[in-house]
Formats: sequence, structure tokens, C-alpha cells
Amino acid sequence: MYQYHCLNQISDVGIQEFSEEYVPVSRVEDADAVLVRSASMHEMEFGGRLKAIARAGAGVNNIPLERCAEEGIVVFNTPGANANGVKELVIAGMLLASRDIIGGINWVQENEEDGNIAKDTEKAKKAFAGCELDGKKLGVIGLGAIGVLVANAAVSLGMDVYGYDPYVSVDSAWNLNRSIRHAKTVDEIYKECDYITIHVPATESTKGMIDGNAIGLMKKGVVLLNFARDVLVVEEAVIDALVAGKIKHYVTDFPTPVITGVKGAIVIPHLGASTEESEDNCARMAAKEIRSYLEHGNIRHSVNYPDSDMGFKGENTRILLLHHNIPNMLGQFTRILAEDNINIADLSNKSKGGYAYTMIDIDSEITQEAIEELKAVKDVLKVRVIR
Ligand SMILES: NC(=O)C1=CN([C@@H]2O[C@H](COP(=O)(O)OP(=O)(O)OC[C@H]3O[C@@H](n4cnc5c(N)ncnc54)[C@H](O)[C@@H]3O)[C@@H](O)[C@H]2O)C=CC1
Ligand SMILES: O=C(O)CCC(=O)C(=O)O
Repeated sequence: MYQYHCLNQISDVGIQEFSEEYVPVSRVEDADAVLVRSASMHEMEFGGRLKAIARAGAGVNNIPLERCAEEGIVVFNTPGANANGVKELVIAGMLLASRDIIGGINWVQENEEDGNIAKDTEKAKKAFAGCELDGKKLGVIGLGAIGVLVANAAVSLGMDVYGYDPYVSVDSAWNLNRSIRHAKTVDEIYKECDYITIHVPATESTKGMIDGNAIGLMKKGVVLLNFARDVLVVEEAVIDALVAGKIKHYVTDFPTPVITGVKGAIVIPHLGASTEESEDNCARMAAKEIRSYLEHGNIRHSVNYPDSDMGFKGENTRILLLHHNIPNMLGQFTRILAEDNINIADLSNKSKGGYAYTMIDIDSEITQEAIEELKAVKDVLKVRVIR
């Protein structure tokens, strides 16, 4: 039996991926796996049972990745599974910033009792006129799953699109529309574009990247869109720029006490991935990742351990070791197994940064003493045996 805990509401489509061997539990401490969306896990204690956390979404800044790695907990996310949902809302955000759709709808609601509303509309509407996206320059910072979709959709809308991503993956590069201009520096985006949208993860190096200096380089009347994370933008600098008319609108998916209610800020309550399709895709992918790891030891889409796949666990016993990425770990494992007269049928050893993952298939049983010896090896963080 495997036990899982959901820290947020997770789509039933994902939960249905679990077989009858999986039971929900109400406490994280009792879980083998946790499914989470945006709930913050930084202050949580995990206990010794937890083996995997699956973030049903992309951003993992709500999870203490390093602490999890040190505790031998593999953290997964679901890359790309909600990208289309976010892309569509970014396009909506650009439209809301270009034409005063919100002001216009509010006017209609305020005048709902007006028996002459059809006639009065024709007089009032000039207050809500705007501009079109066609022909405007859009800068996309971060060309991952979401950035690529936004950039390509904007091309279809007739926009002149610039993309900036110094770490762009080969897949993303292949998927980009050929007409998208390659910005070699982020400053080029700031200086050239009428609309700027950011799609980078929140990390120590990206936090506060849109600050007063960056805004200083932007065109007067620029529209800034943030569907990535609030901390990427220095909100006080944005407010100054909104007041000065330097930024026309700041469209953000992240309400904070600082930005909410500010004139010119269009604040959406984190709805980017809140579509049936995105929620189902993320939940399904997260549940599959957990099953594959718990039942077979395979890791796919982890953000703190290397991906590693030895296929379905067959008749053999599978030993899984999560450890620091340092020399002579394999030597110690194979010595312990050899001393127990165990034959290795298959082996994989993968690393990612400071952490490594070794999977060993053996064609006999392993004694509890040998397991304890493997656990006692310095720099081993967790040992699992799947029989
Ligand atoms: N509003 C919402 O509901 C959602 C928000 N997000 C946020 O959007 C972010 C991006 O999501 P995805 O596109 O799915 O992630 P992704 O991992 O596919 O793409 C991120 C891209 O940013 C690039 N990048 C990293 N640092 C950069 C820098 N300094 N300058 C330029 N590019 C840089 C990477 O090379 C990568 O191509 C997530 O980390 C998350 O914070 C994601 C999904 C839903
Ligand atoms: O689960 C959600 O609604 C949040 C999505 C998100 O921000 C992400 O995937 O990074």
C-alpha cells in the first residue's frame, strides 16, 4: 500500500491515475508522496516516510528543494502541462491592457438601469477606446514552455516578437516561429518593445530582475506583463513608473498588498493555470510521476535529482540509493553487495549538481544487514528496496 496526501485541491483526473494500492491520508507525516500546487512547504517538517513531492504545475519556489534533496525526497514538477492555459491568459492580459475592456464593462454595469443605454453607449464608448496588438513589438523574456507559446501566438496576432533566453533549450528553439527576433541582451527587449512579458522561474538570480534600472530603459507607455512570479518584479519601482506614466499598465497574475488597488495595475488572482485542461494535465502527469517513482524507482521530470529510468521493475529486486554526487560511492555499494554474495543484473548511476541517484537490479534477495550497511555509507541520503 502507498499513502499520498494532497496539500491543494488536485484534479480527480490525477487521483484516478492511482490504483487501489494508493490511499489518501490526512497528514503529510504519514504520506509516501505529496501532491501540491501553490501551497508553501518551506516551513513544513516531512518526517522519514516521505519519498516524493509532485508539484502539479511548473514553479517550484514553494518547495524547499535543497532540504528535500538532503532528506532523500525527490521533487517533481509537470513541465509544459499548464503552458497553454497561461499563454491564453497572457494574450487576454495584453488585450485588457490595450483596450479598456474592464472600464467599459464596469460602465455598462453602473448604467444597467438606464433605459437609454443603447444610445448613451455610443456617446460613452470613446472613453474606453484603445489600440490594437497588430504591428506592436512584444518582448518575451524566458523562452520555455510558456514563453514559446506566447511568442508564437503573438506572431499570429501580427506582433513583431523579440525573444530573450540565454539558456534556451534545443526543443524550445526548434519550436519558435522563425520570424521571432533573437534578442542577445535583455536590455534590447527593454529598449525596443511596447509590450514585455516575463516567463522565467523565480530563483535567487531572477528575483527583482525588473527593477528601477530595467524600467528606466523601457519605452514610455510600455505594458509590462508578469504571469511568472511576483518576486521577479520590484513592485515599488513599477508603482513609481505607473504614476509617472512610464508604464501604461502592469498586468500581473499575483495579487500582493503592495500592488493591489494601484491605478494602472491589472491584477488577476493567479488564474494562469486555472483551466480544466491545465488542471487535468498537471494532475495526471504528477500522479504518473509518483507512481513510476514509488513502484519502479524511475525518475522523470525531477527538479532536485537526475532523471533516471530502468524501465518496469520485473522479477528482480531493485535497490535505489539517493546520495551526494561524490567519488567512490558506487565502489562502496558494489563492495557491500559483493560481500553479501549478490549478483548485479543491471545498474544505473546518474547525477545532477550535488546529488546522484543509483538504481541497482539484483537477481537474488538482499539481507537486512546489507541494507543497513548501504544506509550507513557516508553521504547516502536514502535507500529504498522494491521487491
Ligand atoms: N501564472 C501561472 O499560473 C503560472 C506561472 N508559471 C510560472 O512561469 C514560469 C515559467 O514557466 P514555464 O515556461 O513552464 O517554465 P520553463 O522551465 O519551461 O521555462 C523557463 C525558461 O526561462 C528561462 N530562463 C531562466 N532564467 C532566465 C533569465 N535570467 N533570462 C531569460 N530566460 C531565463 C529558461 O532557460 C527556460 O527556458 C514558472 O517557473 C512559474 O513560476 C508557470 C505556470 C503557471
Ligand atoms: O497550480 C496553480 O494554479 C499555479 C500554477 C503555477 O503557478 C505554476 O505552475 O507555476
